[in-house]
Amino acid sequence: MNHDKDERELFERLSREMAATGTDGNGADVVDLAEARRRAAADGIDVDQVDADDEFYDHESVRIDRPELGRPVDPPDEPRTRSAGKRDRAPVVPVWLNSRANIRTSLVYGMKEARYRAGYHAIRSPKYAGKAIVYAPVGFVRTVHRLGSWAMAERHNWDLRQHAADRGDADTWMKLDARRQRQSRWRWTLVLSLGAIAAAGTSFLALGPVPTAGKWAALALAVPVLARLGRPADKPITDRVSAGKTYRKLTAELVRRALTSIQLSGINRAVAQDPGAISFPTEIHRDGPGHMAIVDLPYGVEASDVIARRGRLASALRLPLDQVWPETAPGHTGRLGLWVGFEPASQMKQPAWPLISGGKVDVFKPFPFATTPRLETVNAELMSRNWLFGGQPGSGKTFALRDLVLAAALDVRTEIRGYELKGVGDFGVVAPVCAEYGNGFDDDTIAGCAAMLDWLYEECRRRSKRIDHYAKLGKAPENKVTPELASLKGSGLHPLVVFIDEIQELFRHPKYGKKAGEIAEKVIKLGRALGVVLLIGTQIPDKDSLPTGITRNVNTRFCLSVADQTANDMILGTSAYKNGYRATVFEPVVEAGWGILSGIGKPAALRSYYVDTDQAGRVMARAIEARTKAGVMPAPDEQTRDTSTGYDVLADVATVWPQGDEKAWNETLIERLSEYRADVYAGWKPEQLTAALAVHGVKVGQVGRRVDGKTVNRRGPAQPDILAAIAERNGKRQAE
Ligand SMILES: Nc1ncnc2c1ncn2[C@@H]1O[C@H](COP(=O)(O)OP(=O)(O)OP(=O)(O)O)[C@@H](O)[C@H]1O
Repeated sequence: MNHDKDERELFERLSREMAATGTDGNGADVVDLAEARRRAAADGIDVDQVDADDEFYDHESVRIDRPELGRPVDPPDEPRTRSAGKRDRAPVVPVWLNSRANIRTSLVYGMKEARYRAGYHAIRSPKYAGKAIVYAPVGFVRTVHRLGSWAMAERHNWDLRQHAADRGDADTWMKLDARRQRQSRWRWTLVLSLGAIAAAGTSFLALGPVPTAGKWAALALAVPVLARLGRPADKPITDRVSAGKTYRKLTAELVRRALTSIQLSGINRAVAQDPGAISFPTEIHRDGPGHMAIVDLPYGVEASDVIARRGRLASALRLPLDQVWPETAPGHTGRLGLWVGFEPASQMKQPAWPLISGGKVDVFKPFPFATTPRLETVNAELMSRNWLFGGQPGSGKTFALRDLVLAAALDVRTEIRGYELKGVGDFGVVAPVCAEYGNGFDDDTIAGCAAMLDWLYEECRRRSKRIDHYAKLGKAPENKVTPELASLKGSGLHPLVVFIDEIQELFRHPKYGKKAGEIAEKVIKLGRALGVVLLIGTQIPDKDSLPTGITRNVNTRFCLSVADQTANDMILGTSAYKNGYRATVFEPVVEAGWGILSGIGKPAALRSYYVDTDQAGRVMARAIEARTKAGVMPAPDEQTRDTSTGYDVLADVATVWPQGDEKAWNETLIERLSEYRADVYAGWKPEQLTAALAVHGVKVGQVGRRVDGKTVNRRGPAQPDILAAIAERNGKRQAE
């Protein structure tokens, strides 16, 4: 303090001296600038315009020219638009409560946790009991002592009285003591009364007519409480459960630290300049069995940059890879959704496929196919889609592909054909409902598969004619198969699902490979609108095994575990790996079924439902029952390509034609057709027959008949036209 005072005095003395002499301590002149400017102004000199030699030139001040900022360009504040506000707001119902699945997963997790804790403590309960017995008497003595001290009201008062005594202040001492006595009186009354009640209660429990269970219950209640009061502060009676658990509650600090540790220079530079460059538009919240942090990354950093560094992110969070799931969040490209599960996904039990035990499928509508890391169901679609499943051996692609075929089998309208070119019989369970099925990698099976593709291409051409016809009738808006057309018997536009697993065996075949690749590409392009769905699975995604024309045109891809970036991008499309969609992170076998699905919503990591062969058998039993009832089960000896339509309308009409008539009403023909093949023609409407014949170029016209003496006109075909159409078709077939 003295030092400061000396300095101040020294400073004041120096200032006084400098003012008196007009120099600084070094002998240089001290110029009072304000005074000099005043003098210059009085002499009519502009100090900003003088030369460097002039006495008024200021050699030390530097003029800094500030750039013109121009007019403000920010738009005025406007009330937020509805959608923007909605996006930024936290949901009214917490996410973990907003759907049945979320509530269930949260409850399941809560129960699992409770069960674990209960087991953990139950095993240690003898140790806890021993500790409690030791500490309970200490707790009792401590409690008595604490109550006694409180009742005496000496705490603080004693110090104050001592202080008064030290100062010889008898008056204050007396007042303090009187106050203590007042307090002490009512406190003793209370403590002694409570003590008496406790003593009476204890004697009653010990000696009175109390059942033994009651005595034990009272003891079980009192002992832990007393033990808790008697244990040393650093020696808890129960062991800590959380030690060693991998889950760490996601906090903003943890997320920030993780994001700045993944070596993204954009993030690190921005955070170095402004620690608030990483922000959170909504609170970190529970979302299913884990926590979700929505993060706004620094300006210019894209969420996909972070997603591509998922491994580093998991390392920074000190968690297993399959517990950390970054994804893009809606809003803008710099918004990241970081979901961290309570447990690694590989340890979470996936619920059973909902279609195992019941439920119908309409292939025009979505049905359950996979689950997210949060165990939410993801639906798949079949119509207007083609699917490519790719992955290394053991990645689970056959099982994933089979899920779709099982679902298709549950819709009785769907015709199923397929080849499994691995030859192990994974699809054997669906064979009974297949109009065509082959299994093996021998030349004959591959030839059969190639022929099926040829047939499929022809079928597409036939279907496009049918669609054209129905479009003219106004029944096929957008020239696409509609659910109504698919259900219309005889339309020939029922859904057709064709699967080929291990298709590389076909594409690499020296004889059939090249042509099959070209045909498959055409089918993929044509089939979408025509109700033809091609599902292919391959384990070697390279140029020869999977022609690029196919990968380019397939609109739904499920990439399971792959070995490298090339395979990843072959299946998911160029740049998928760069954009963070990396199926290389999944381990084959251990993480079988996990993959990245692209084409339905935004690409995301999913696990296809696991349906083992027994469960698949249960699904098929339902499918077979429904198909038998609907009369659409293919007879085992009819499982060839020629049974595809199930009937030949031209031949059938020719067979049932009323003898001697040149023309016949549609109604008459349908009546006879229904008798001839009830499974196909029962319930047909006249316009259905018109449409079915039109596909073959047979026109129907007015046919007059005398009924009860009156002429009745109805529509119907002429026999020569039918016979001509049959002859033309036979001629074409022979030419082929
Ligand atoms: N969704 C899934 N969940 C759990 N396990 C699965 C799942 N899908 C498949 N698996 C398991 O992984 C194993 C391999 O599956 P799958 O036969 O489908 O693999 P793949 O990729 O077709 O292999 P390969 O090319 O050798 O046939 C199966 O035996 C099955 O037990």
